[in-house]
Amino acid sequence: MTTDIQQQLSELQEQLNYHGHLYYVEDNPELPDAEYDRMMQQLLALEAEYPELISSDSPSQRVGGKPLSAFSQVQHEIPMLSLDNAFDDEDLDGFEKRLKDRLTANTTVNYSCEPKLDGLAVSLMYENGVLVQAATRGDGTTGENITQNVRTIRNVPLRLQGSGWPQRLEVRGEVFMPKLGFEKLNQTNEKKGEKTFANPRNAAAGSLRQLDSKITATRPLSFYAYSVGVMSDSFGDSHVGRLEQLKEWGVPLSSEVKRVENLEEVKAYYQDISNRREALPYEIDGVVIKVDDVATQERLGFVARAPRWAIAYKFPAQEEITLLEDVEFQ
Ligand SMILES: NC(=O)c1cnc(OC2CCCC2)nc1N
Repeated sequence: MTTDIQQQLSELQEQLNYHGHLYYVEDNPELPDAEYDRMMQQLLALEAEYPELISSDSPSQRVGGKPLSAFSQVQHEIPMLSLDNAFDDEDLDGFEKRLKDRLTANTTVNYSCEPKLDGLAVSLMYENGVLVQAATRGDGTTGENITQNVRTIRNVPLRLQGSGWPQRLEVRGEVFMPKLGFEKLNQTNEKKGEKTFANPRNAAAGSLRQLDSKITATRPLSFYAYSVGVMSDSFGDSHVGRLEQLKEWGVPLSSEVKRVENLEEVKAYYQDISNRREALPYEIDGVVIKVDDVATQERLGFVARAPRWAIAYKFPAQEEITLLEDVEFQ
């Protein structure tokens, strides 16, 4: 009896994960929303009848349990470092000179280029393909356990797709609030006489710091991966290749990630993203340039607080009044 129910449950979960991925990650749904909702209702009803069969990675388990009294701490096995900044082409030339001085002469260096998402850095730990923990960057060594809140972010996979992922895999990336979702949230809060947020980054921070994940679940948050932390088995020899592998496993990436072959192309990428910045659906404050080859990254290592092999190439600060809005801990 239960095996038949279990069969029904896992089929529903598989369907909902597949269609959820198309809708939230690929932004290319195959099913009408009503059809998806009907399937979800079916799953919820079955799980209500057989609660012992509910698994933590079931699509029904996105909205967490009761509110926390506080966030517990998480020690990052590999520090989450910040980035050095470049503000003009000369700074960028200096970045390349410093790294080439440390490599054997005329090593060709390919770079990965990514938009510098203006949200919050988070770490997602997957064990056997299942999301088991999510944490803020914190001070780089110690962060807050925000697993319940991150599980409510619809494009964060609760379970990796495909196969071949390492038994332990840490995905690092940025949680952000897309511009449209931010505008809508502020309009709604305005109408309800509730506080509005100064910018999408503050809104994302405020939403992630909710002790009640049912509130987080109502906020339009999104996640894009930008690096890998812990991995019980290493994979990929290029940064962009690793990100593409994460995408295969169902992890969302910015569509603007690109590999280029030299610094001239990096500068062209920077100019192109700068020209299109206002039209992007999310806020950015520059681009992030990384040495693409993993072995070369490892040879270059890190200086005190940031890697020698990566730099944030920032846009000039925009003239705007930055309200010193403090993000309240709810
Ligand atoms: N805000 C971003 O979009 C972003 C931040 N950090 C990184 O890389 C980390 C990992 C290796 C050096 C720093 N990449 C990014 N795209």
